[in-house]
Amino acid sequence: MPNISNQAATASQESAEKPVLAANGIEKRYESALPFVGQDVTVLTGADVSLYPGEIVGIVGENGSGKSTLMKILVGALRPDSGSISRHGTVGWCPQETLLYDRLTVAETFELFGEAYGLSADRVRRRRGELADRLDFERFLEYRIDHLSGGNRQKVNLAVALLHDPDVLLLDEPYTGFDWETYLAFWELAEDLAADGTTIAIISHLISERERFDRILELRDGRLHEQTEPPQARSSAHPGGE
Ligand SMILES: Nc1ncnc2c1ncn2[C@@H]1O[C@H](COP(=O)(O)OP(=O)(O)OP(=O)(O)O)[C@@H](O)[C@H]1O
Repeated sequence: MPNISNQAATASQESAEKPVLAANGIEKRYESALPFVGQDVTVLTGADVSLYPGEIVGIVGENGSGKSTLMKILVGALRPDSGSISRHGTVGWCPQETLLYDRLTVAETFELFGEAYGLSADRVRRRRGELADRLDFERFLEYRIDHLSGGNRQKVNLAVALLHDPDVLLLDEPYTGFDWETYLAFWELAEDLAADGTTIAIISHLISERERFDRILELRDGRLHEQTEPPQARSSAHPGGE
């Protein structure tokens, strides 16, 4: 007779080890816009990445190494020249440049994205309230996007990526322009989400936040290399930053 509890344990172990997002052999080359002028740029030459439930992964690399390009490909906003991607669950993306509509208010922005995600008006209001509270933008809900400061616009850009409680969050330097309090609030939020099983990949340039990551992947020569020196455990991360 099969041991049902063992089977269940094995199944749950397997699902715990299954990546929520995996990409293999990603290649990308940008072609020069004009024939015979300018140069083609080869950016990705076979990048592999697997992201697992509940981990916070840092993606690092020199300027121009291809981090944003890779993230756009992972989320599906850009087509790779070759390679495969599998996603198991919903994805939230916070791009480096804010992708918001200038003439909408912050509240209207949430309505628009909520509708696009297929959320009820009630859920959008609730989630908007939670995010506005945690990232401190509730007093700007009736402001137009083009009347916000850069940092507040970035808060909305990030909050929109979190609105539908995605399984995987892909964040491209999500805290550009944040003040220190908001930067810390962002990390508290990210750690709470990861504790609930959300997978988070963050493009980062800050050496000071290395210890906040479970793993760090460096993009070099078009491929991702896992940094071998393990960051300190997240639980021991310095609560006030460095
Ligand atoms: N749409 C495009 N057309 C042509 N070349 C591009 C395009 N987007 C990016 N590139 C080039 O591809 C390379 C990688 O750019 P990408 O923005 O992905 O790098 P990055 O690692 O995110 O850089 P940074 O750290 O400066 O944000 C760069 O050489 C860039 O000039």
